[in-house]
Amino acid sequence: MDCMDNTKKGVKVSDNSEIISNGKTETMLCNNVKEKYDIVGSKSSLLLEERKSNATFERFLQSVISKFNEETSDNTSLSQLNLKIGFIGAGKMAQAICKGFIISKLIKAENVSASSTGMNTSNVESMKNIGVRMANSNADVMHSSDIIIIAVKPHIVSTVLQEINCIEMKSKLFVSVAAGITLEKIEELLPKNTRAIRVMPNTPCLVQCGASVCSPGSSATKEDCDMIVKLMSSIGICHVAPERLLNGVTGLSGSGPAYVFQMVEAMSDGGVKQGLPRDLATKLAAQTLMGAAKMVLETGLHPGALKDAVTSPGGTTISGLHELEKGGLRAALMCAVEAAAKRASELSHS
Ligand SMILES: NC(=O)C1=CN([C@@H]2O[C@H](COP(=O)(O)OP(=O)(O)OC[C@H]3O[C@@H](n4cnc5c(N)ncnc54)[C@H](O)[C@@H]3O)[C@@H](O)[C@H]2O)C=CC1
Ligand SMILES: O=C(O)[C@@H]1CCC=N1
Repeated sequence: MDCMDNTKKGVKVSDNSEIISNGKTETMLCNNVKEKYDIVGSKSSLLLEERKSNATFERFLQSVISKFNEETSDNTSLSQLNLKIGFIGAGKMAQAICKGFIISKLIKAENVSASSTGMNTSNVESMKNIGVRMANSNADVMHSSDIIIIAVKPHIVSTVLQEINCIEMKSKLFVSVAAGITLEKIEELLPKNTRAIRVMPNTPCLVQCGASVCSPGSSATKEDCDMIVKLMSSIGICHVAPERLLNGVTGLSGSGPAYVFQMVEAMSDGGVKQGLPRDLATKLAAQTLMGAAKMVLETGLHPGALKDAVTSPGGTTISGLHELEKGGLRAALMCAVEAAAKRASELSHS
């Protein structure tokens, strides 16, 4: 399912500035993304409250899931294996991956369990809403899963691995998504020869547009790695790379969605300053980033060449680009990736 397949969408503004979209050719997922924006746009006064309660987000997820359940799936090969997946940690990243797997139909909700200390109620409710079993303990998740995804904050990983170390784990595959925590450290805390893989995903896994890179540990087999690539590829792209690159990946694609959300917000502000209604400005900003990203991915052209194709001599774009150069946008983005990668490296030593 290509969540960016909405190029034929038309957006027009009626006299009273309401947005009318005729996105009939969009994929189902994008319709739901659109629906979310519509909710946000038309009820902006509720936005802050709804952001807090996650109500809009949950509604969005539920509508995505129910529509996907009506579709046939080509992901039968892995789902027929009835793989049991367990998440230790049920927060933002666990939910993005877990919901992505279920939506992609690669994994059945009844085969997923998750644990979360403190039982943060909104995380628990959110997982339960999509049919995931909330386990009473991390040991429970371990016992009932073939693949265990460690999705707690980096500084909690050692505690969790020490806690579950006593459980038989020859048949289990461990996946850690924790930023900065090395395979060496993970393998040291688990029984000898435990199969482990590190993955650096990002939150767009939730909408099947994730970008993940994985690195296998010393005892992980080719089949283990293939399995994880297949799983993560069902919710975006997934590459295998040496572990020494993972901090850089963390700084780029792991943290990157946050940089892009800031860009969307800032471009939207620019539109509002020009008199556009907020919901239209945000929609145009997000669609522009998505369309430009899709052109990079689909044409294979250098981003600089694509930039040149927008930029007429003496035209509007070069004036805008000049301001971005003066503001140091490119240097700022490079520094952001570098600073986040450095922080990931620090996490591995803390
Ligand atoms: N949020 C993101 O965009 C990304 C996060 N990651 C990694 O994912 C991991 C999780 O991050 P988030 O989901 O953002 O954090 P989060 O704070 O949303 O979720 C952490 C979860 O761990 C649970 N938890 C805490 N202690 C526990 C314990 N002892 N046993 C079981 N569960 C426990 C919490 O209750 C919570 O459900 C981190 O290691 C982070 O580096 C990786 C890529 C992107
Ligand atoms: O901010 C963090 O530490 C996590 C890791 C990558 C994205 N979010």
